[in-house]
Order: sequence, then C-alpha cells, then structure tokens
Amino acid sequence: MRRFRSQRSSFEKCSLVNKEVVRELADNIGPSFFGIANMAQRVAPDGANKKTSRVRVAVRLRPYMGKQDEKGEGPCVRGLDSQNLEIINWRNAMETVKYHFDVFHDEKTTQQEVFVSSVKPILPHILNGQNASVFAYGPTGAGKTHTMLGSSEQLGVIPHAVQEVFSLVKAKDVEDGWDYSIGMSYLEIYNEKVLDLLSPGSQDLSIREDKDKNILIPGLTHTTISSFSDFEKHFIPASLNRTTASTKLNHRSSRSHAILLIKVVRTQRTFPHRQQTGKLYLVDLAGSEDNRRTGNQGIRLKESGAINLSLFTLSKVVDSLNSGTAIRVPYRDSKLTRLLQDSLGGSAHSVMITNIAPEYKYYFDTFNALNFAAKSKLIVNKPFTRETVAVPVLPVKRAREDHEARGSGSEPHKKKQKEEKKIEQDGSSPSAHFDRLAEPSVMDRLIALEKLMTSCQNKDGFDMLRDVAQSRKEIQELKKRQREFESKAMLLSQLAGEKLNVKEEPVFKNNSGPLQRKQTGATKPNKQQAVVQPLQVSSQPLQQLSVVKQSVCIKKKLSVHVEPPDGKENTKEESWESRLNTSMLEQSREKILHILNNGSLKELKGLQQIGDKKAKLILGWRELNGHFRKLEDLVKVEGMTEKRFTSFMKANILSAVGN
Ligand SMILES: Nc1ncnc2c1ncn2[C@@H]1O[C@H](COP(=O)(O)OP(=O)(O)OP(=O)(O)O)[C@@H](O)[C@H]1O
Repeated sequence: MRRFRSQRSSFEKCSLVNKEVVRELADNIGPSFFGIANMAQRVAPDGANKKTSRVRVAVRLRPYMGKQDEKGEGPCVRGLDSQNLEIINWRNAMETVKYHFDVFHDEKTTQQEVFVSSVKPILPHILNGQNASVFAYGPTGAGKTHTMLGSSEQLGVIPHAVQEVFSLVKAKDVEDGWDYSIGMSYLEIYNEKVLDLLSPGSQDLSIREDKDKNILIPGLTHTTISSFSDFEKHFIPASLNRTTASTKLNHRSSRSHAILLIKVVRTQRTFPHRQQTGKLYLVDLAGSEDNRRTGNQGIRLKESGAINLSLFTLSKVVDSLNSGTAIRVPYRDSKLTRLLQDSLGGSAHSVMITNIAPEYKYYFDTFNALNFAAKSKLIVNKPFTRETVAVPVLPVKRAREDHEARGSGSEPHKKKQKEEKKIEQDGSSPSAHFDRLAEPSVMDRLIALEKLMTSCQNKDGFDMLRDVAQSRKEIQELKKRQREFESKAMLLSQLAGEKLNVKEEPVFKNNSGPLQRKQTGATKPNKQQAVVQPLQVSSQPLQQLSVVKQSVCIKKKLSVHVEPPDGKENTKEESWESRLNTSMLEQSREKILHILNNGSLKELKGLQQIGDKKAKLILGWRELNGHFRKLEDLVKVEGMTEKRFTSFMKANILSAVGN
C-alpha cells in the first residue's frame, strides 16, 4: 500500500478532512466521533452524593515494528497532540479521519507516563469505598498486555497501581483514624469460563449479582496482601497460569480476558466502626482477531471465536448504553460484559486504554478500535461509596474466655487482661469497643443504643429512641422477675437444707448466684436433669456467662423439676428454649446471626449442622442478598427447610450455651 506512504502528506493536510466522510462516520458511530472536553465530568443529578463520572478514554499507539510489516507500508495512524490523532481514510486515501480523546499516548510515551496521566488519578477513590476500573482494549498484538503488565524493566499499569494503592494507604493510615486492609483476586475468562488464577485447576465459577447490583463470584479466592512484595508473590505465579499462545500476529497472545481485583476495606477505629469497601478492577482484555490473518485453526480458532463474541457483546453493551433507549443492556450475553457491568454504566470510575498498532496491516482493527473507544467515552457511570456500619455483637465465647482467664489467675492471663484493659481504656481499637459490648450491663447497652441512635438520621433516630424506651421497659421487667426468682430460690434452698440436713455438693457448682439446686440423698446425680436458673439478664454482665452456664443444663424435652414451697412436685413439659436464660438465648442468637452474616467459610462450617455445601450456599446467598436480617431468614437458603432450621437453631444455641 504505497499509496499511504505517498499520502503521508495527508497527515499534514488535516483541514482537508472530507466532510462527507466525517458525516457518514458520524452517522454510523454517533456524534461522539469528534467529541470535545473529555475530562471526566461530575455533576450531582439528584443529590449531592450522587455524582456521575464519564468513562475516561485514553488511546495508546504502540511503536512501529518494521519487521512485522512485511510490505513496509509505513504507519497508517499517527498522533497530532496529547488528545488528538488521525488515521488515513480507507475510502479516500487522500484524506484522514481525526479523533479526539481524553488522552492520546504516542509511541514514545513511557509506561510511567501512561500510569500517571491515565490511571493514578482514579486510585484514591478506592480508599473511600468507591469502585474503579482500568481496562485495556484493542486488537491482538497492539500492546494491551504490555500496557497492563509490562516487563520487569518497564512495569505496566498493574504493578504501578498496586504500589500506588499501598503508598496511598500508608500515607492515610497515620492521619485518618481508619484501619485498612488490602486483598486480591485474579481470574481469567477463557472460552466463556471463569477460572480462578490464584487457584489453578479450579472449575468454571459462576457469576452472581446481589440486590444492589454488585457482581459477585462465589468461591473465588481472595487473598489478603500486606505489601507489594506480598502481592508479587501471589500475582507472578498466577500470571503464568493465564492462557497464552503463539499466533501469527503475536508470539505470546493472550487467549483470555484477565481481571485482577484489588479490594481495599477500611474500618473506622472508633464507634460506629463504619466500614467502606472499594474495589479496583484491572482488566487485560484478549484482543479482537481477524482469523484470516492470525492463521488460527483448531483450538486457537475456538478461543478466537469466544474472544470475538465477547468483544462483540461488549460493543453491543456500549451501543445500548449510548442509545439511552434500550430497555435491556445485554450485560448477561457474555461473562465479560457481566463482569464489566460495574465499569460500563455502573458505579465505577472507569478508564479505558485503547491500544492500537501503527502498521497498515492492522488498519481495520485500528479503525474499529478507535470507533469503539469513541463511543465508549459517552458512557456515564454513577460512583457511590459502599459503606456498612458495624452492628454491636455479643461475643459469647470471648466473654467466657475472659472469665476463665480471670478464674485461672495465671500470670500470662493476668498480663493479657491487663493489656486488654489498657486498650479498652483508651478505647482506640474496635476490639475494645466490642469487648465493652460483650459486657452488656444495662447502662452499656443503653449507651450503645443511644450512640447508635445519635449517629442516625432523624427518622432512624426516632425509631432508635423507641427501641431504647422498649429496651428500658423490658429490662425493668426482667429485673423484677429476677428479684422474684431470687427470693423464691432462697426460700427453696433454705427448705431443702432444713429437710435433709445433709451437706452435699451441688451438681453444678455455682459460686455467685443465689440458686444452688441440691441433690436429694436418695437419687443419683443426674447430669441431664435441668435446673432452672432465674433470669440473669439485667444484673449479670456477660463475663459471668460461665456461671450462668453452670446453672443450666439442657436436654431435649426434659421434665422440669420445680419444687414449690409447699413441697409438692409439679412436673411439666417445656420447650428447650424456655429452659434458657433469656439473655443467654438472645446472646446466642445474636452470635449465630453474626457468624451467618460475617463468618468466613471456615467459621460457617464451625456452626453445628453446617457442612461445606451448606456453608457455601450461605456464602452465596449472602453475596446475592446481603445480610440475614434475622435468623429465620436462613430458611431462604437453598435446602434449609423449616425443620432443618429448627434443628439447626437448637443445636447451635445448645452448643453455645453448653460450651
Ligand atoms: N509501547 C510499547 N513499547 C514497546 N513494545 C511494545 C509496546 N506495546 C507493545 N509492545 C510489544 O508488542 C508486542 C505485542 O504486545 P502485547 O503482547 O502487549 O499485545 P496484546 O495487545 O496484549 O496482544 P494479545 O491480544 O494478542 O495478547 C510485545 O512484544 C510487546 O512487548
């Protein structure tokens, strides 16, 4: 194609751009073709918090690789300035077609420059609970992997971005009162299968969407990373797991779309322990391929079919978003578009780096890529902060351990107690807060509620106020009932003492409570016989749980043995729940709910009657639907019938109490 060389002068004749061609192209690909002012615009459409952010589009031209270009035709595309470029018009080689983008990176642009101008600006968002994504798009061999990954001498966007995230966190950590944790997942979409690159050999993973339109992949490995070298330790071997192969156009061509996810979770150190989760998606797409030129056959042809189909769907998604009239954006038509849903028309701050090659043999690929990039820059996303507020939990086990530690009186325990106390006093750690809540004296519980209330908006505040009043009332009633029980119990124990006049050890040793159920001399101690303990809700801190436990023994459908003051025996059947101290029951329920909502796979499997399959189903449900509002919601999980739920509850509450 000598004519392109001879018409290189046409690059200089920008003013000669054929208006007809321009109009024709504009008709075909929309008015964005010569769009202006590509800096991301942010407006507040319906509230100050809801800003929009247009997808930022950068184009990077790779250096001319003479050897590849057999005919030596020279470049067909070139840059004009830092935002504009032009390509020879295939309809009329005397003319060029110009494009305008947010940024144009010419062939001399370094890896560092690409990162600094196109990617670095969006990274701070992920520290504020917002999502961001960077994806490299373009034909095969145009430099996507070079841009995203680079080499050890020329680090690409991925290593630069991860380094930057760590330094942003480091800088923040000191000043802002939040704790940060960084984690990573890495996957590839190969032949329409989602494969976990951190867990080679894993099966095709399914993609789910929760009610807030978050895209989730249950079962995908998520690894916490503490430093950049830690990241490299996981990332480098995982990258080698990515499917690549040699084609005529690229001797190491990516045969899959690779998506690296960096998740930053930050938790406020002080109450109410707000937690914000920001995700950064770094995507290296497989290149579009013209199989007449790649020479693909067999498996390569099949891979190519899957790649092209998903890129075609990507293009349909962009068209649909741009038209603004589509009832349904076809995200679900490919796994790639489902995963990029948040990046295109979703809630992420997105940057698309379109890689193009200058050789003429790439002309139509380049042309298509530029058109795709031009229409993508019209897409508007609506970033928002994802935040949760920690709900006070009552860690039963912790309270019991504390009590045991106190009881043992050993030096290390004492030291631990001392240290914990110190932390509690300065109140600087979240665990200090939870420890305090683990001892819900009436005042503590009310204070916690009130604090929660004041941190809420007005309407919520009224609801909370009502809850506080209700709690106060309940606590008063419980206190009253406890006093009645205590005096009754005192009377009983006196009567028993006088009657038997025999000194015997109680079945359950109780050092502090007024109730000590003693065995009669005639009967053998029966450890499965229940002794009903007065309610301990209001006056007893959770630390004394082990004491409470000693006075409660549970057995399914036990006969409750209560001796009334008149000496006659009443035996009646009661449900196992009624046997439990209300506060303990409540605490156990809260604890179970907390594990269901926050527990890892391992912690879920630690629950009674929850095996690997159920734990995964629970994780899946949680990811799809968010938190379980109440324990009864568990029946919504696949395979959890009412009957199983009842049995699950009993087993777990009894286990919590019995421990
Ligand atoms: N900006 C650049 N500077 C120097 N070399 C580059 C540049 N961009 C790409 N290359 C080189 O071009 C070749 C092809 O690049 P790369 O593998 O990144 O393409 P790709 O778009 O990822 O292709 P595929 O879609 O087939 O995986 C590589 O040898 C790469 O090193």
